[in-house]
Amino acid sequence: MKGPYPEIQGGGSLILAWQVRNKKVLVIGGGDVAAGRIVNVLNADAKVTVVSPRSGLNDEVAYRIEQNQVDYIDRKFEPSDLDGVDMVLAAVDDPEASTQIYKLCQEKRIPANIADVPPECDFYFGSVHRDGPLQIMVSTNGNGPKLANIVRRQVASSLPSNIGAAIQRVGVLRKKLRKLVPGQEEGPKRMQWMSKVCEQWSLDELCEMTEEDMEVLLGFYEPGDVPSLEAVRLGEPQGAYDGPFLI
Ligand SMILES: C[C@@]1(CC(=O)O)c2cc3[nH]c(cc4nc(cc5[nH]c(cc(n2)[C@H]1CCC(=O)O)[C@@](C)(CC(=O)O)[C@@H]5CCC(=O)O)C(CC(=O)O)=C4CCC(=O)O)c(CCC(=O)O)c3CC(=O)O
Ligand SMILES: NC(=O)C1=CN([C@@H]2O[C@H](COP(=O)(O)OP(=O)(O)OC[C@H]3O[C@@H](n4cnc5c(N)ncnc54)[C@H](O)[C@@H]3O)[C@@H](O)[C@H]2O)C=CC1
Repeated sequence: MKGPYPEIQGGGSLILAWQVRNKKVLVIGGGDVAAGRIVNVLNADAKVTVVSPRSGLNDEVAYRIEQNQVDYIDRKFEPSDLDGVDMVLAAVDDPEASTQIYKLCQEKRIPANIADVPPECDFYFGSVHRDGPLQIMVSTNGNGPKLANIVRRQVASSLPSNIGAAIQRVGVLRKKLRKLVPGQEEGPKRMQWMSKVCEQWSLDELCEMTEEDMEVLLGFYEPGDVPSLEAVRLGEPQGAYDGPFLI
């Protein structure tokens, strides 16, 4: 019998937004693939160490090292490199080294991605579109990496050009709202009001929202109203903390 619940479709990946800020990520190898991995983890504010003989570094990885964007160990991988490491990204052209690295990571329970060896990956990378705070990842679960790239570019080209900026403004508003009404018991009302703002305002309006507009808009939280941006600007600005006012 078909239930009213989502049908389970096994065989997928768990797609998450992994928070690696200030976590220690070890990148093994310094070639083209390593260069891409380094960009991915630096964009997520990780603390990155690269281990690879200097002779194998490509220009981009050499540049990251020179700019002190990453720490660097100039030699081949050694097991002690894993001490205190939270994540391993291996991109070496040596299958034996890859397998040794993966086994050690499993023993130490360090999540690892071994480029070129899908069965030796705790997680796969995907093709990512980035626009400010917005990230969209496409995965084909190992079936067609190039097709992931093609789908990602198609998705990105269909997005409004101001979506990233609008999300950034909403982020600021949400922080202010949490400060204004921090309580756990306010949760449902807070979420409902925030959803209404996102639904009722256009992306252009969200982008245009100034800090002053936000303070006025937050003044409508108590009665639960969501006025238009135009109404917000017509209303007399007043401290959001003074409670509701009517226009
Ligand atoms: C399993 C996975 C593990 C992982 O690397 O995490 C993996 C594995 C392998 N990739 C291989 C080849 C290629 N990889 C790319 C490109 C990307 N590969 C990426 C991810 C992944 N690749 C994971 C699955 C992701 C998914 O399925 O969705 C992307 C999305 C992200 C990234 O790497 O950052 C990035 C695009 C980034 C972007 O567009 O932004 C291209 C195209 C190109 O280089 O232009 C080719 C050549 C064309 C082709 O094969 O499609 C081979 C060798 C096959 C062989 O020898 O024949 C293997 C090993 C194997 O399959 O056995
Ligand atoms: N997305 C994916 O999964 C893809 C995977 N690959 C595979 O990823 C691997 C790396 O690819 P590239 O970066 O293009 O290779 P590359 O040849 O440019 O770089 C290999 C790097 O590994 C370093 N290295 C080799 N042995 C090492 C060791 N024991 N310890 C530390 N560093 C070591 C070398 O110094 C060099 O910097 C290859 O096996 C390649 O086939 C290639 C394309 C896509």
